[in-house]
Amino acid sequence: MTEPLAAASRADEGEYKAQLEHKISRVKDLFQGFQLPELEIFESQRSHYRMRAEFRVWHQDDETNYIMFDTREKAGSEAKQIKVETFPVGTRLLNDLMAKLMVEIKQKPILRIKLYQTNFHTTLSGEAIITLIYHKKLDAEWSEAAEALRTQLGSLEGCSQEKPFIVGRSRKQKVELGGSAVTEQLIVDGRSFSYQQLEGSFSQPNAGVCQHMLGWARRASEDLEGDLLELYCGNGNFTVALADIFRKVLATEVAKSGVASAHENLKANAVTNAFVARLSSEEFTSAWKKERAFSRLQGTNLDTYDLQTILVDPPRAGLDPKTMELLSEFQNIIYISCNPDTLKANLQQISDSHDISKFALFDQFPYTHHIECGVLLCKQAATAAAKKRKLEGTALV
Ligand SMILES: C[S@@+](CC[C@H](N)C(=O)[O-])C[C@H]1O[C@@H](n2cnc3c(N)ncnc32)[C@H](O)[C@@H]1O
Repeated sequence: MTEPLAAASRADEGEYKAQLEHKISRVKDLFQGFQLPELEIFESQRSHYRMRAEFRVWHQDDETNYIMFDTREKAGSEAKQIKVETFPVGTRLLNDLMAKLMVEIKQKPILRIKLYQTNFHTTLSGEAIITLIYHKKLDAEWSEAAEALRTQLGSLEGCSQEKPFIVGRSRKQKVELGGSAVTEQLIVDGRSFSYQQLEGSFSQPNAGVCQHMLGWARRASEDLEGDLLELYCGNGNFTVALADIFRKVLATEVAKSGVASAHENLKANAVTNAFVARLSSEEFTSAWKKERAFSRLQGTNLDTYDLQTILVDPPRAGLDPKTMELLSEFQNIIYISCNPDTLKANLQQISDSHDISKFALFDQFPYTHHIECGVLLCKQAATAAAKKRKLEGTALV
């Protein structure tokens, strides 16, 4: 997702509580028409929480700097350029790599000239990929200099690789030095899950908060019966962490790279009860309704699933009408959302048939207006029965 990173780049730690309170009020106001259970709040680290960042590189006379654009400027006026020397919201490793990379590129014209953008991707496990994007063809001399750069960067404290990976990109060209995938280790309720993350592919930007999201989703799922359908599964982030709670999991994702990583991640975590297919949510709905057969579902049989729970984690636009229709058929819905406005619009449609049992706010994007939420909804007859069972249990005591 895009976010006004420049607005968040300062990590004003004294402001953390106030900005979180503001988000809590916004969520309470926005969803006041719903019967909300107690809001669960998951805070972020105050600084050094962001695993990834992209900076444009600005060259003027003999000067070279990282820059970002302040997108808070009024519509119609040009976004203001901000020179970036440190990036307190980024991990310490990301900051160390930024600083050392700038020293090296200033000294080496072959690395500096026509360098247009640098992307940093780090992990809690101490791995890193740096992407250098150029407006020139990358030749053998560039590869040699970039390989030497890897050696320089490998000596940094906090880097668990012998040398970080470098990917050079130019028009129709990609040069991989070391590799283009890192392995993240997330700890969720004391268990460690391993995830391949590919350069340029989606991964949750705040790994600390992602651990909270996975833990919350596990707790939301623990009393649910049957099998899980997951749409928008990305690299299998939730698939891997939830698989042992359900009998079987069927997950889909539209991006080829996400599906490839999800397959790797099932293997790496010894998950044997999940099947991941490359289908958009719209395609899955057609397959489910038997309107269309997909060869990409070969290897599994939809009739063998007892799908009672659906987990969705869509992009900011929320869910399309066909997926909304599909959602309403499920007993339980776990909705992970990075846009409370589309979440509200989608919840309004299903609140006639489903009740909200759990609602969480994850502060994945501190110091920005972006809010990540998690909601568990259960079919009304089911929540009424659960309440009745609870009351009967209480009466018996
Ligand atoms: C917010 S990300 C979540 C990914 C994953 N659940 C995670 O936690 O990392 C949304 C994902 O939806 C995928 N996506 C976007 N449009 C889609 C569609 N129409 N059908 C299925 N997946 C889609 C994107 O490729 C992306 O991986």
